Amino acid sequence: MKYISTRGNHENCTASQAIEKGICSDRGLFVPKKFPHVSLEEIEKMKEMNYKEVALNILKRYLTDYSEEELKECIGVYDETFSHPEKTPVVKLKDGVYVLELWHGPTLAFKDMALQIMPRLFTQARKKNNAEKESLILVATSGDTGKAALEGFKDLKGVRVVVFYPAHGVSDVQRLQMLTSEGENVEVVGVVGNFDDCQTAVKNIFLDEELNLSLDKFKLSSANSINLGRLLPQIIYYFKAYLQLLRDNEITLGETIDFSVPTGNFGDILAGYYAKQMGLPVGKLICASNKNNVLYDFLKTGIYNKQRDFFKTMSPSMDILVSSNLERLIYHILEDGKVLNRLYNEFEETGILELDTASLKKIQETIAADYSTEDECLETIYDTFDKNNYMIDPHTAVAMNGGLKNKSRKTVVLSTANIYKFSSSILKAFDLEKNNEFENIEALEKLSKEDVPLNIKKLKSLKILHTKVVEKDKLGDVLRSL
Ligand SMILES: N[C@@H](CCOP(=O)(O)O)C(=O)O
Repeated sequence: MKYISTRGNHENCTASQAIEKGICSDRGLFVPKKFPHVSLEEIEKMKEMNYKEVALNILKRYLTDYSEEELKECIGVYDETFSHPEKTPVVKLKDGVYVLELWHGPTLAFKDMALQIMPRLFTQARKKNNAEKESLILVATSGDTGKAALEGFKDLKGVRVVVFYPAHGVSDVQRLQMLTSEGENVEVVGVVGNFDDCQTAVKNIFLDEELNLSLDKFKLSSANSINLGRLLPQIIYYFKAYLQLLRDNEITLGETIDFSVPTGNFGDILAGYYAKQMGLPVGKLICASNKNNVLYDFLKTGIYNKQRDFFKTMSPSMDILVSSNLERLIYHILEDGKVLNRLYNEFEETGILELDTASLKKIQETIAADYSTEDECLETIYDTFDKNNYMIDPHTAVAMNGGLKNKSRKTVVLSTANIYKFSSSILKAFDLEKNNEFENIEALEKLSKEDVPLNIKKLKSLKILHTKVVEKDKLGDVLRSL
């Protein structure tokens, strides 16, 4: 399997080269030249497989320059650091809705599903490509990716990680998780700005020749979902969810189901699109946004306009106006790097991207759009608990609301974060908010009867290790000082 750039001006790469590089030198993103196919007969045979077996089955189709032994060694992480035996259990709620819990990893967000295995894939990639320089992994986060990357890459030889987060744009627990991160090779830096400022600055660093010269002892890479090593492992849980429903006789082989995905940087939903392209019987993918509804507007009109107000919401991980992986989706629809290059050059100049009607229609055949206001988000948290005695976090609530509003068949709602990352927002839905986050956590435990994970309890006594905060045009200086 070879990987090419969405912008059409980059040599073919192997999977390991693409993972080590993170982003293409022509500013594009790596995409597979074609999608591997999984037949219904194969899906039937996979029914009884555990998570690791499904992971191997899917990943070996993409990571063709990794041996089966190497892949197994990487996949082993799912037994080592995930707290649930199923890894991604599916919980049945009322009215034909299922919740896919993706937060049983060490940092309690779906990002662990990829960021636990990716460091192993990355280390193998460095070996395969005889990497001499240390890798410097830059991460922009709106809350969850940061901690997951810090945890995954902690003390990994040959790798340094710098995480940039919006200093005033993440939840209290997300901030504490990052600022207390240990590891000789990690650094966390607050940015006076929003997630888009962090992400744009990071992308610009890759292209800054002067800065790259002064960082000559490093090879830059990324742990955001622009890196293939993030995207591909996320395909696994779409298959696993389908297989679990099949195994539990909730669906029959070949029956199409929908997935509702809380969406920010478009990586998670794109993994669902890849699963569908591979042959998984997916009907619609519901792209569920919060009040930052730039994707909703795009999916309805074909016009992506980032020139708009940026809202801080109770689902901060989705507070994003430039959704990086949309570029990959548009590439797969257009199948023409030159046209995509033109569209994205215009977008970078004007902040507006306009897609032709035929291409938009093609996207709409697979992807439906929805968004939730803050009030709808609170109502959904309340109603879901009231009806099912099941508590969800605000990101999952956005997907739940989108899933319910657009429901035409059995629907799996992706649950992307543990409730205790967002206790205060959840308690707002019940009018039970307390004075500080640790009191909120206690109150939420009483209400939900869900145990507080140890990694959350521990936060109270951990030392703050990272205090740096910089202006959004000063990220380069942080790196020069490394
Ligand atoms: N929602 C993310 C933002 C970055 O997205 P990614 O999937 O590209 O890493 C976060 O929580 O940081």
